Amino acid sequence: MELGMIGLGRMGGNMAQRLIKSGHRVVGFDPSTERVKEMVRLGVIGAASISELIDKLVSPRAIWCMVPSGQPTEDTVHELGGLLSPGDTIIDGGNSNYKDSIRRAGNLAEKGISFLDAGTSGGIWGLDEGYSLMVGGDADAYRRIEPVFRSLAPSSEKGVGYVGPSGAGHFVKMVHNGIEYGLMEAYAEGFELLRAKADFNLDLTQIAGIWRYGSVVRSWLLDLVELALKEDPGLKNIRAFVEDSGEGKWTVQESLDLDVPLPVIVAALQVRFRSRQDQPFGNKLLVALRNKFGGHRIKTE
Ligand SMILES: NC(=O)C1=CN([C@@H]2O[C@H](COP(=O)(O)OP(=O)(O)OC[C@H]3O[C@@H](n4cnc5c(N)ncnc54)[C@H](O)[C@@H]3O)[C@@H](O)[C@H]2O)C=CC1
Ligand SMILES: O=C(CO)[C@H](O)[C@H](O)COP(=O)(O)O
Repeated sequence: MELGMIGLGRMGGNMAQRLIKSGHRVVGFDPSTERVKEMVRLGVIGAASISELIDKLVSPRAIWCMVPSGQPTEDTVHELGGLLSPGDTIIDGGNSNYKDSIRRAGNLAEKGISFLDAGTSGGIWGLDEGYSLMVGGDADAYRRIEPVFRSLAPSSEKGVGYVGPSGAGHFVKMVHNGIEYGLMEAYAEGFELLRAKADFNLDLTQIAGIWRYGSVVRSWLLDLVELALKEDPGLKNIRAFVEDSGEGKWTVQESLDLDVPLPVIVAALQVRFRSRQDQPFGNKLLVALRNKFGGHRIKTE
């Protein structure tokens, strides 16, 4: 098949390469001309603009957006909507909010353009390992573009599927990321406790390596724990400031809307917020209150 790829960053660039390796023709655009040049060297047919990318594809076109969620995705889908023809399909593989995807699908359907929200997991390893793909939207468009999805997936049979109507793909990816927060936090807490038992002087890298095989808690995230600890056992070169790109917040918002308790995921999100604070005011207030009611000591340094 042939596919247009908009956004040739860590994800889009690798996805383009994986598709080319499987024999697909990929036309790519990125605002960074340097990035386009790099990808052309790897087999992508470069385009200097979105309209040039469209001109280089044959109808019915399929165009994958792999740009940051929010405004960049909004602008890209909007521009595509003004340039594409009925029968064409836009696939958003970024981490978009599912409510935006439902809205975008509705607006595009009025023009006869199909929209697929393709939740994508696999990170920078997807180039070699394949991407887990959870796709929502127009079922006929999914069937037309299935060869692309199957080439991106870990195998043509596994790790890919149509999950439901517009928004369902990004909803499933949002929950996937909420689970990711909880799993990561559990590993982080467990390894912190191991490290704190100073009299045992435990080798955390060794323990991660032991747990990776046969243990109940083995997982790909644990593989990555071992990798990170091997590179920097004390994580001395990392500042404990954990960012987020929104999906955890949306997961928690959904738990409020649907009255579904998510104590682990909520706590994991809150830990990230706390990590960004130096000397949090709330903690200072705890100290002040203990002092007021019990005369407990205030540490000033
Ligand atoms: N990095 C990851 O582990 C994963 C990322 N995602 C999602 O994939 C999308 C892309 O992420 P990454 O590749 O990691 O980001 P990135 O920052 O590496 O690449 C984004 C690319 O989009 C381009 N871009 C920015 N604004 C644009 C616009 N308005 N029009 C066209 N191109 C534009 C940038 O020049 C850049 O090359 C995001 O929505 C992200 O949330 C999804 C799964 C995993
Ligand atoms: O989708 C992903 C992994 O599955 C991305 O890596 C995402 O950025 C992770 O979420 P956050 O940035 O909020 O930690």
